[in-house]
Amino acid sequence: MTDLTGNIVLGANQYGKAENRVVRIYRDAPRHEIHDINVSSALRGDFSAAHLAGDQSEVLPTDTQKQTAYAYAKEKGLRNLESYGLDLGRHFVDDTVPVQSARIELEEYAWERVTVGGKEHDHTWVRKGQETRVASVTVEGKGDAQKTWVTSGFKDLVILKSTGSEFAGFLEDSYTVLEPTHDRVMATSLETRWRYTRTDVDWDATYTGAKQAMVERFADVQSLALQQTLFEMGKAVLEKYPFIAEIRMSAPNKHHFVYDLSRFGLENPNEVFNADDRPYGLIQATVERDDAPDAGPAWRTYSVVG
Ligand SMILES: O=c1[nH]c(=O)c2[nH]c(=O)[nH]c2[nH]1
Repeated sequence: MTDLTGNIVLGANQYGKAENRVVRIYRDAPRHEIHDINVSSALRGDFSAAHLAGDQSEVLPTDTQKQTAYAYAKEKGLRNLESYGLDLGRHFVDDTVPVQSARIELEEYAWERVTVGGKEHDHTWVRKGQETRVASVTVEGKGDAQKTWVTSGFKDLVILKSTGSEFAGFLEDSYTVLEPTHDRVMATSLETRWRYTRTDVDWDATYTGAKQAMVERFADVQSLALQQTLFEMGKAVLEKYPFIAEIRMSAPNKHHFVYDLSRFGLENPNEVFNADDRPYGLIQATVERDDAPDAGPAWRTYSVVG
């Protein structure tokens, strides 16, 4: 086999901004609508000068592609993936001279309205796709001395409300930049476990009822912080089930930042958000009865390394 001696040339190429997490809320009526999407753009054309000579004169920055994705969610609207994708794709090709082709890939995360008292809620949803139910059982001792502990709960219950959440009046120091707000999106992926004091329990009905109590409280509390909402959710479960001694909850604050569209002359009154995945606030709390029996090994996990 002889060595190849041909010229080295640029082959197929494209560039764009991947995975913009755009959340569009329609809130002009009391019943809000949500579209929560992941959108990527890739532009194709003759970008050889950029690759061969570092010449950016034909390059529409990926940052501009991202800004357009957020601005279009407001300017053109985001009612479904297809029409929004067409608006974006046509814009890049029609309005950007070097762009010969644009590829827009989109996915939408489905949200289902929470029901409270049998009625669909106006501004609270759970992400479609079931949470994972979890349980633990610990049995110790033999015969009459035998003792049993049961915990149940779930993880990955993603829940969001598009209003009815505030965060203000917090402690400030010289590093505080956060602005207080009286109207924000609040979202979390809840993990929880509660501890039973008995084993003659209707496990399925209690699971469903505890989850529903938490979801209803999340929807209906005018939240001053996720900490307050968590306490209220835990309290709702303990109020409903006297045979539950305590409930533990871990709730990442899935931040939805209002996107700054003022740079494009657009108003954004809590309608277009960037759903940021990290970092996130992690709020964790136990709600318990002051007469709860000792937890014994109920929380001692299977893993010895934590
Ligand atoms: O509900 C919240 N609790 C916090 O402790 C906190 N901290 C923060 O920056 N945002 C929020 N939100």
